Amino acid sequence: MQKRKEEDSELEATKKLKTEHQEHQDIEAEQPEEHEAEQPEGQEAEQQEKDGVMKLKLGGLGRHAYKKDVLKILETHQVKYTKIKIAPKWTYAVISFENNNDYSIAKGKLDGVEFKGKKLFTKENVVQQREAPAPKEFVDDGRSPEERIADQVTPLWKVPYEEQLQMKKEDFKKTLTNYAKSLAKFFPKKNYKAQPPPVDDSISPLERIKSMTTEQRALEQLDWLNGARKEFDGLPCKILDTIASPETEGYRTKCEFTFGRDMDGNKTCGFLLGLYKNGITTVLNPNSCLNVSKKAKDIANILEKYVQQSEHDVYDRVSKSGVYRLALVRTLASGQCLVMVQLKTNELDSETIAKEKKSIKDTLLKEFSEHSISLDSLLIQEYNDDFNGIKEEAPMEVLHGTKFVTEELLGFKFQISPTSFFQVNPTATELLYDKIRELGLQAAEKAKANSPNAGAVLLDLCCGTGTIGITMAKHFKKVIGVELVAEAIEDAKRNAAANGVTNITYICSKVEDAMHDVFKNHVSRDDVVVAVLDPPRAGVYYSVIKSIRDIPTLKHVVFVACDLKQSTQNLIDLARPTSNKFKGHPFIPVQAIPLDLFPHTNHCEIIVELVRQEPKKAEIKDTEVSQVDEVSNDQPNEPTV
Ligand SMILES: C[S@@+](CC[C@H](N)C(=O)[O-])C[C@H]1O[C@@H](n2cnc3c(N)ncnc32)[C@H](O)[C@@H]1O
Repeated sequence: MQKRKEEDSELEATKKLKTEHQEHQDIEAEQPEEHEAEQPEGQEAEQQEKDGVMKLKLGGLGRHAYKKDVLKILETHQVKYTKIKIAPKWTYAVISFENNNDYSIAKGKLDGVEFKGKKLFTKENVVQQREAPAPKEFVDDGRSPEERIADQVTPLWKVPYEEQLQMKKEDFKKTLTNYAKSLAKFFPKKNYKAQPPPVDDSISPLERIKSMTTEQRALEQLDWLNGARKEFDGLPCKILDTIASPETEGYRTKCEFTFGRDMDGNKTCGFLLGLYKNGITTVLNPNSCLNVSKKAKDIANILEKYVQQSEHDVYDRVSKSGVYRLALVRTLASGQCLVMVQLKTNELDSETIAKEKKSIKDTLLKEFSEHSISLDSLLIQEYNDDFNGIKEEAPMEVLHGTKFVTEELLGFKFQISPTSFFQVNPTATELLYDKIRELGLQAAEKAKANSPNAGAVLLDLCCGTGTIGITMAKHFKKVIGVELVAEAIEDAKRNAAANGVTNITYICSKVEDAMHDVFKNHVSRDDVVVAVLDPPRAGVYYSVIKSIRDIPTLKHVVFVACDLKQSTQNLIDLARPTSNKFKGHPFIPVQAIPLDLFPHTNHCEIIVELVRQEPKKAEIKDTEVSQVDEVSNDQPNEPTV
């Protein structure tokens, strides 16, 4: 009964929070992005089938399945397929097949397969023709094209930089205040009378928490919140001034340019003047965008000149015709430069394609040399589907140089592939990593005060290609990097080896699946562990946070958010009172440090430092450590708190 009541009230609180979180996401979705928006969830499934490609929807996966899970199912049932598509929050995957026969066999094999206690089902992937948005007419508001594109890409360009930093801090204050309000919703109603039971030394702190009602737990574990909100004017913790980017102009080392037509109908290469979903297809060159480097502007201009003289047209998103689509340009702090041009080639014969590639290569090599720009990697991606973006899975052909380029950060060298994630503002990223290291070491030193011989271990959760862990490894006894994407882990291993860093262990896994193994097999009992969690823009699944809370010996989390509004739910789940789902003691935010990685735009990075709440009875008993075994199995029927 007690458990049921608790679940109900937790569900209620979660519902309230979800709605708010959703609102944040909706508001965010309406804001203009720096560049074109990412492909929205569900869009892929709605794309027109091309060239008779057969697709099947595999449903019933639940909201927390990964591509890896689907791969495993297909492998187990020996299903022949060509492509799998799954996105965060999809409860289904879209599987493509080479022919009708493979499609029908797969359908027969997959219908009714058991996955996480549920039966999967298949459905024909009915694709709806998405209407092309109505082209938008631009109202003459007195702005020049240069001003328009600057307003779109760098909306704060007219605001003095000091003021931008202040604005960003104020914006974070609002988000953090909402976060504090969301947490406050866990408090019982005002007329709730029963206070938490007194500390009883004869039982462990966790037993004591288990014995409480949901309301008592909230009263005790969120007691800090009222004090913090009073002290910090509604905020859950102190917020420091925004740390400025050392470079405020031309700082971007990666730009995704679009080929298109400007307001006068001329072929150009630059940024879209708004979102395509809003009917905007006009492209303007980036010459007036403060965040784009001189080198990247030169490259956009070279590409513009090239397409203007080319017999082939730029791609038109509405009619889906034309050849020149996108250009990914990396102009790195190391001096190296990569250009990847995306072409639609299915209406060209192979001779014409070969001729066009040669022409691109010859022209760019000549132009780059005249502009004294080194061209270390020139790639072509032939991509004929409708998705308007760089398609990671589509092959890329090296026309000149190497597929990888090298970037430098804090004296370390990183080999990066065209599409791998790498922060785009190197000097500000160095400050960010310095700050993360400082917080990590401070936390470790504090924890070591009680056990001076303990070693400090850094957990680099969601480590990507390993930059955070590699740049910090020399300050820690050991670093453990956990990342889901196998290619990123391969890059991370190569990067660690190339930099002579030997005290890192990489685990290719979901964080939530790896935590138990990490603490059982890679960390000794005396180690002091600090976790850095650098999740994707929208944050991580709740199961990642659950797994972090499940480890009682993990006391410090440094959370790095590139979009705090979107990842607030993670902070809520870290700090909410103990429950059936979130078992360990909560993590309390102690400070928030904004760091401006994106001057002149509305975006800003923020670090939130969190510390595990000390239970009323401070001592940790052995029984608590052994809880790791009990709770880390992701069982559908969770044991009670
Ligand atoms: C913002 S990137 C962080 C990259 C890295 N920290 C860096 O600075 O280069 C987020 C990473 O989280 C990974 N990721 C997302 N969910 C994950 C999960 N549940 N377990 C492990 N990795 C995850 C993504 O694959 C992505 O590489």
